[in-house]
Amino acid sequence: MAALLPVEDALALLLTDASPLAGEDVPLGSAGNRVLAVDIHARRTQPPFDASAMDGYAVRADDVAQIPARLRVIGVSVAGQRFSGCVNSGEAVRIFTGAPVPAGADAILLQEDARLIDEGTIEALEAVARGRHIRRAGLDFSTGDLLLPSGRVLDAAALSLAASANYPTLSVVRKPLVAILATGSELVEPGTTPGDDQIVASNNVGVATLVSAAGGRVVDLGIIPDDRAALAGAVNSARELGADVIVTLGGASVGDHDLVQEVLGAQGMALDFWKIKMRPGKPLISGRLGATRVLGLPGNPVSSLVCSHLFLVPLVARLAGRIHKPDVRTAVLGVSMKANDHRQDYVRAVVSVDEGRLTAMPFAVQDSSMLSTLAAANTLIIRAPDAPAASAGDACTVLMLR
Ligand SMILES: Nc1nc2c(c(=O)[nH]1)N[C@H]1C(S)=C(S)[C@@H](COP(=O)(O)OP(=O)(O)OC[C@H]3O[C@@H](n4cnc5c(N)ncnc54)[C@H](O)[C@@H]3O)O[C@H]1N2
Ligand code: MOO
Repeated sequence: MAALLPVEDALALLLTDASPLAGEDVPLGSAGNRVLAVDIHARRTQPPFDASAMDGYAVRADDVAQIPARLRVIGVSVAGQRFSGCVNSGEAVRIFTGAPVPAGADAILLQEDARLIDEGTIEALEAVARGRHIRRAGLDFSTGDLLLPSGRVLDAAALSLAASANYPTLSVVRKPLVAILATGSELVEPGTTPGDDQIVASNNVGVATLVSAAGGRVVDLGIIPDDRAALAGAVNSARELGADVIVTLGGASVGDHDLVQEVLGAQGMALDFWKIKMRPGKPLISGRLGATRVLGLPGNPVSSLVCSHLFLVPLVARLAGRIHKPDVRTAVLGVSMKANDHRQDYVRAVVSVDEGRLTAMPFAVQDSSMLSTLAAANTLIIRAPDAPAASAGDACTVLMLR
């Protein structure tokens, strides 16, 4: 029997040439939480002029060095409509927050610090330093400045900055399209009445959720019976839809009805690897059908989802231009564990905080068909191949699931 591939080697192979997909232009309003495909440089200077930061009077600082000082109000500058004249000695211009500071003025006197004598005259009650309450042109950014680097996730602040820099659209990394298809003549859709020997397909929806969270788009092709022509047809549909990744669920192993490798091989799939030194998830398949990547996940529901966490999520994140950092921590075992065999084990467990330490309690039964324990687990204890028996209190490595 061929040697099983270590998990790290399989992941490295899968990600070797996985780089962010090309950019696509989308309107600002649709760019939220997408990933920038290019650097964003300022298309303008902000603020574009020296602007008042306060409501008050644009004055010459020298005029109000000695207070009280009387000044003649010669005009008004509001945001959107500047005062076009010049402030000379003994003069002031009424000004509001955000308005351009008129020529000649070099400070803003707060309106609270001025007393209105009559229509055209104020008295300054406080001195103001030169430059006070003036936002200089370019305080925020200047034309050509690098504002946002390629790869930045467009959160609220990044989007508003891009808008402020005058971008109506942004080039964002195209979301990888992931086609999901379940194989198995025994499967029926959730909500239907299964026949005596049928079971409900559980994996499409779980895998789809992980894909979306990793930054991908999903097309769910549903259930395909264990039939060569049907499977080939579904794979062709996925390619016609432009899938970047085709994920098959089930049929990855060696049984007579496990058709994924045979059918995709006949369609020209080049196999990257098959069979990983891990439990659950041993029969994982990775290959390429032209530019389309194929990930054949094992059918057991827990195997499908664990393989998705470990392989599909990092792949989708990489294609989507996102940084994926698994939440791996150190905990202590709440109970003893037996020595491990040659496969790396991912053991469903519950981690709790106990006197400041993380304590991991594995579920007693770890069958890879049992979704109930995966849903109850918040972590997977990672047991290295051939790990010796461990006692309660020993350190262990955990991969947090939520
Ligand atoms: N002789 C061997 N038998 C098996 C091996 C092996 O190495 N030699 N590997 C075992 C391991 S490990 C796994 S995992 C399974 C996975 O095999 P497949 O990918 O071929 O999965 P299926 O046979 O199609 O299904 C397994 C099991 O899961 C159910 N299933 C399948 N798809 C779904 C779905 N979408 N939703 C819910 N449940 C699903 C299916 O009905 C079966 O009960 O192979 C072992 N066998
Ligand atoms: O992946 Mo299989 O679950 O190792 O049972």
